Amino acid sequence: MSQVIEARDLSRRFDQVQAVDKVDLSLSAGSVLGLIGPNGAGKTTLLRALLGLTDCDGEVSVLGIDPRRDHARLMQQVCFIADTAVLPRWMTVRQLLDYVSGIHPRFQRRQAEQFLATTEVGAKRKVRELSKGMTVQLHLALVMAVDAKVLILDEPTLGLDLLFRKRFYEQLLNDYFDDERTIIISTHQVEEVQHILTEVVFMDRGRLIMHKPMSSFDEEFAELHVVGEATARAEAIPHIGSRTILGGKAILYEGVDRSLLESLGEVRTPSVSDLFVAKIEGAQNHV
Ligand SMILES: Nc1ncnc2c1ncn2[C@@H]1O[C@H](COP(=O)(O)OP(=O)(O)OP(=O)(O)O)[C@@H](O)[C@H]1O
Repeated sequence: MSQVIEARDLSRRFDQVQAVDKVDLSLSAGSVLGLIGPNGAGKTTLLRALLGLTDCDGEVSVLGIDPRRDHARLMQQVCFIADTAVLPRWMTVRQLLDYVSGIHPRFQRRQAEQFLATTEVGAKRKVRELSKGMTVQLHLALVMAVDAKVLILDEPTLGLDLLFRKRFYEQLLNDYFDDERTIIISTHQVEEVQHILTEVVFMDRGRLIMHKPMSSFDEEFAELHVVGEATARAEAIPHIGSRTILGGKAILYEGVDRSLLESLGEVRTPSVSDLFVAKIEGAQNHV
């Protein structure tokens, strides 16, 4: 397996729930993948399976390592932030930096300090005194300072204000990302991450329903804004979704030549979130 992440037929069942259902996923170095799906789609379970944090069936390899067999070795080379991050509340921030420096060979303390300097999280503060958002900032500072080939972020900006979220993604792209690293971000805040993604996966009820490079969007998808009598003609062309917009309709197409649509109204490339809604509704209507 030459890809950084390779999963085949990956499945995980909890009693009555098929949380991950025969997932195939392949990701090369230099990718930033957005993992998008409704609540309970199986995103966290898939990420945990890739890291060997939950058992699974099927084949899986991350950096050439089977996470089920060699979890400890894998964890030295990947970095993971969970949506339920827990930090030792009795420590001060400085003690926490000392602690992580002591246990993690790839931790670059100066980088964490530089990141924290852009926040209100002071070195002398106790973790338990920090607000919810500041605790997440601290956790992100620790994670981003680890020199890892694979970074897995499960809802990394939950509870953070808009300004910080924007800064975090900018920093992730400018200071952290390079073409030797691979990043997976699971999030519900699609609009905020779409500009840094190289690929996107939509997941629903345990299955991957779409995996595409962002660069293919212009060619494969089109959104037509149409008003008046052209609407009926636009709706007669097979489409994957539509919604009402001011004065007319926005209709989403897959694999339809744009020149066919241009005489009917304004054509643009759909946003990831609009495409997500169309694809998920389409998948759910086909049950
Ligand atoms: N430890 C567990 N025991 C039993 N069921 C579980 C367990 N972990 C997850 N599940 C179930 O597996 C399914 C997928 O959960 P998962 O947390 O992976 O979804 P998610 O896409 O991350 O959701 P969200 O966006 O809400 O965080 C859900 O139905 C959930 O209830």
